[in-house]
Amino acid sequence: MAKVGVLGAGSWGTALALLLRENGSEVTVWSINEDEVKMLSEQREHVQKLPGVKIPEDIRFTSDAKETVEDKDFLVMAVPSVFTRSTSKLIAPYVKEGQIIVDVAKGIEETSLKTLSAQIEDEIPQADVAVLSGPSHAEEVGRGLPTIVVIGSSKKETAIYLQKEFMNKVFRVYTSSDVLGIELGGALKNVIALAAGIADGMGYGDNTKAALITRGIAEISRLGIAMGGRAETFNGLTGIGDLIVTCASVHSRNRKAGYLMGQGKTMQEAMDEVQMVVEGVYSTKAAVALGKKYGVSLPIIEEVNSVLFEDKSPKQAVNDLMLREERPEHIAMEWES
Ligand SMILES: NC(=O)C1=CN([C@@H]2O[C@H](COP(=O)(O)OP(=O)(O)OC[C@H]3O[C@@H](n4cnc5c(N)ncnc54)[C@H](OP(=O)(O)O)[C@@H]3O)[C@@H](O)[C@H]2O)C=CC1
Ligand SMILES: O=C(CO)COP(=O)(O)O
Repeated sequence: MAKVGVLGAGSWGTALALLLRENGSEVTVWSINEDEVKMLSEQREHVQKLPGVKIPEDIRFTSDAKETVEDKDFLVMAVPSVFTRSTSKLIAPYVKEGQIIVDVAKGIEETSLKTLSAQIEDEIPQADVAVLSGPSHAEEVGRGLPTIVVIGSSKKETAIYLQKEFMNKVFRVYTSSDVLGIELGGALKNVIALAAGIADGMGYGDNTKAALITRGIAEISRLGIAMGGRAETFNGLTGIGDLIVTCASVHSRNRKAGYLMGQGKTMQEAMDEVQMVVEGVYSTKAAVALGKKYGVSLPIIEEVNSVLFEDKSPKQAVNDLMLREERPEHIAMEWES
């Protein structure tokens, strides 16, 4: 039986704690919020974030980081991306040489433009850092609905070990060595999902959504490949797969925040209403900066940035996207003469 520490008791940390416990692990879950620890310990349900999903008595909740980390076979880092570095700093003294940490959050640090695994490695150099990503809303994983994800690690044995620990008959896990591609796909799809939500909120239809998804994955792939990710990854579960679910799902926090903005709410009003982390908001500026750094054109992501941070109206952003300079769909397939 593996001993697992989960850092973060939001919807994703809680759903993965349930999954790992179902698979036979002994699970301890940490939250920085003592009220959340009390509520989860006593009510055995995350009333706001996973209502109706019962949590067995043998999952332990605590606000003690040391207890969550020490003597665990592996750790799951499930805090929102803006807290990845601070949480890594907090647990670093208790992490043993070679202890596995699986990051399951999705984001890019705005100041350093680093992925989440790179931030964990900065703060906990002794850790063996892996990632888990793919189309996987906590609300569905918590209910045991069939879901397929990918574990990424630079070490084959770590990926295979984690694959066995997470996998069961409703949660299939593939492995991959492309950690960077997985993380970029997960972070950037949230920005495109904000655009898809905005389009829904403005009353646009399925044609618009399909176009955003298709041109969105083109942007994600262009940037991701320029940064060193693999094309296959962006065509897979953690790329197009996660982009589709986030742009389309009623559970998506990013799509919902975008929807509210498309209906006229400000970014802050939308985030307050969603009441869970809207990661795309934190990744947008980083994505624009990465586009500039790598000389990659990101028209949808840049328009999302203008709507979020430069007071541009969604209507104007759509007009500007529609009337961009005419061009072929694929430059490489242009006629020779
Ligand atoms: N939800 C999902 O379906 C999925 C989410 N993810 C990713 O997982 C990550 C976590 O998302 P999710 O669980 O939905 O987030 P939630 O908004 O549900 O929960 C966030 C958690 O972080 C806690 N928190 C607040 N402040 C801090 C802090 N300073 N340090 C550490 N933790 C803090 C919150 O506590 P408090 O209650 O006090 O705010 C809460 O427990 C995100 O990156 C998300 O993109 C990935 C796949 C699926
Ligand atoms: O990453 C997710 C599903 O795979 C969750 O997306 P949201 O944060 O938009 O809900």
